[in-house]
Amino acid sequence: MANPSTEISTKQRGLITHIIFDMDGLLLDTEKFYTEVQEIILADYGKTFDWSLKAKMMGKKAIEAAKVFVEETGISDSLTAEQFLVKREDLLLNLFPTSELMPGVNRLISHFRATGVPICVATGSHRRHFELKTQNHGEVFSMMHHVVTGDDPEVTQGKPSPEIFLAAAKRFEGGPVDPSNILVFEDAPSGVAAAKNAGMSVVMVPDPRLDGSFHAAADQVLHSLLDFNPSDWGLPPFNGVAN
Ligand SMILES: O=P(O)(O)OC[C@H](O)CO
Ligand SMILES: [Mg+2]
Repeated sequence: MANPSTEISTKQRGLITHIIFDMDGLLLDTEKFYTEVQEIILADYGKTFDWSLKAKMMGKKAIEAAKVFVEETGISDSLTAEQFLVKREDLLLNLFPTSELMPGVNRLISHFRATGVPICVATGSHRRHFELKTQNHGEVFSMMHHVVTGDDPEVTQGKPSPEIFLAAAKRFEGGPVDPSNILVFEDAPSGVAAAKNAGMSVVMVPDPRLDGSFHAAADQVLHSLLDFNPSDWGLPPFNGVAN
């Protein structure tokens, strides 16, 4: 991937004052659970799950991702989107409580908290699933000013619609915060598109298996949250010094 600082300097951005985090695949290593379960379900139909399909599903609300799954794989005559969700639910519910933080999350969240940068979460995940995934990570998630989930009444359409990020912008103290002052962290193509559709800046931290063509829409692309340099965005540096 290109030098992050070089990438940003070629794009327009406002003064960043607020942060919105995606959750699955960005803060939590949970995308692997969806992949695992979807591989199992598709195997029943003699088909294999691949990353081009994964790229179209990830980040979306459950029912929207489910429709993509049954239609793109050509199994919609045998399995409806609703039946697919029922089928994967039990498998996922067993996996979600084992969710682990992605590398660099603790350091970054603690840094924003310590330096007074307001942070929140906007996830396509259902609130019920959010609770299971975060049950062992109360310390990190308690630092979020608020959390908007995919089943929120204000979120009628999932990512790439900007709705979830605009709802998150409204709920900050003194909100709505102007989108040009918000930096979003995302792992999914649909999430990057949603942030840009909302008029926000976006750092993408993609899975290395995701096709590189999806990187172009982001303002900055990093291998890991550990590589994030707050100074690139005019945010307070780690330990008071730029890294
Ligand atoms: O990536 P998130 O946090 O918006 O979650 C989306 C789905 O739950 C999983 O792709
Ligand atoms: Mg995600």
